[in-house]
Amino acid sequence: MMALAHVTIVGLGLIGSSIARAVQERLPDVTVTGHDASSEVRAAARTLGFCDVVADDPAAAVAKADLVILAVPVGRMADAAVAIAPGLRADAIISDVGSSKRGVADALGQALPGHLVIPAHPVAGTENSGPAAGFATLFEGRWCIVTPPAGAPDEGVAAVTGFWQALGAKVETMDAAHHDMVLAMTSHLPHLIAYTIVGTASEFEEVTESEVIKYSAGGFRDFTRIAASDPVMWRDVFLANRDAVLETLQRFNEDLTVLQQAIRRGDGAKLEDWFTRTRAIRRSIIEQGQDDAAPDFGRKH
Ligand SMILES: NC(=O)C1=CN([C@@H]2O[C@H](COP(=O)(O)OP(=O)(O)OC[C@H]3O[C@@H](n4cnc5c(N)ncnc54)[C@H](O)[C@@H]3O)[C@@H](O)[C@H]2O)C=CC1
Ligand SMILES: O=C(O)C(=O)Cc1ccc(O)cc1
Repeated sequence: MMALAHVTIVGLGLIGSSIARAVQERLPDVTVTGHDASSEVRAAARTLGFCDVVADDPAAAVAKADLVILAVPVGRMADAAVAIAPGLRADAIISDVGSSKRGVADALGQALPGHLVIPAHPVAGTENSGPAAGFATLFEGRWCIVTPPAGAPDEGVAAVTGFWQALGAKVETMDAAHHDMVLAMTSHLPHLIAYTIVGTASEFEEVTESEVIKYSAGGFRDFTRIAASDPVMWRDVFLANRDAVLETLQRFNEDLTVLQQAIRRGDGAKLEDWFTRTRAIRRSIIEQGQDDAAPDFGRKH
């Protein structure tokens, strides 16, 4: 990997602080500077000590950086890029960790003309947010998808790829539009379903709130974990990846109608066939040792 001496992380929440902690543990020779727009988060970062330096000013934070990683909600990427622009070295690589890629890549390209932008998405996280929620092992054995723009220089892609591998991630590259379609299905739609079902349950007149809590040891409990994910982050993901999410939602609704019809008609064979197929999918994921990792995204560039 290209020698990285100095990495700056902008946004010191779950993902930014996890990157900083992982660099401290795995790349001890790399200096980490952090910046966050929130003074409370900057104060927490100083107390927690996962950065070598926490800078109050975004442009000053990036002045020495070989690599800058933007770890802010996808709707804030453009603001964050504009704020660091005056301080960037001409040869710095700018990357991000946003959960959707096409809109972010466009926004960063526009905000940072002439700079090398290589977006990425570590497909690893939790329902928690903030600087105290991060941990150094978050990316170990998990996928990180790098979405280089057309014509991106190999050295830049290799630097971002090598960085994530050094943090323990497995790296795949694909174009941003393909990323957004795959993640709409495997991550964004499941979050939307969880937000829906937990909201629906809480409004269901016959089920009191205490019963929702009492009986949530079943499948519902898994949905409540996902539905506890950060509201601002996920608001931005759905707004940014609107087209791909609506496309997958359309297919999901059609399939839901098929199952609804099977239940109404008493078509047990249809239900059993469907559930047998999904059980086989889960079992093959486990056999491939991928139950804790992203599915095979298939397309390599
Ligand atoms: N939470 C998760 O599980 C995952 C999140 N991501 C992506 O990572 C990014 C960050 O998410 P989290 O770390 O979970 O969020 P978080 O809410 O824990 O942290 C975001 C931080 O960004 C700061 N911030 C907001 N606007 C800013 C600006 N203009 N300049 C500087 N700082 C600013 C906030 O003060 C906050 O501390 C998002 O784009 C999200 O889509 C990617 C993979 C997993
Ligand atoms: O907590 C979970 O189950 C997640 O799905 C975490 C997550 C959230 C957003 C991402 O872009 C990637 C991973």
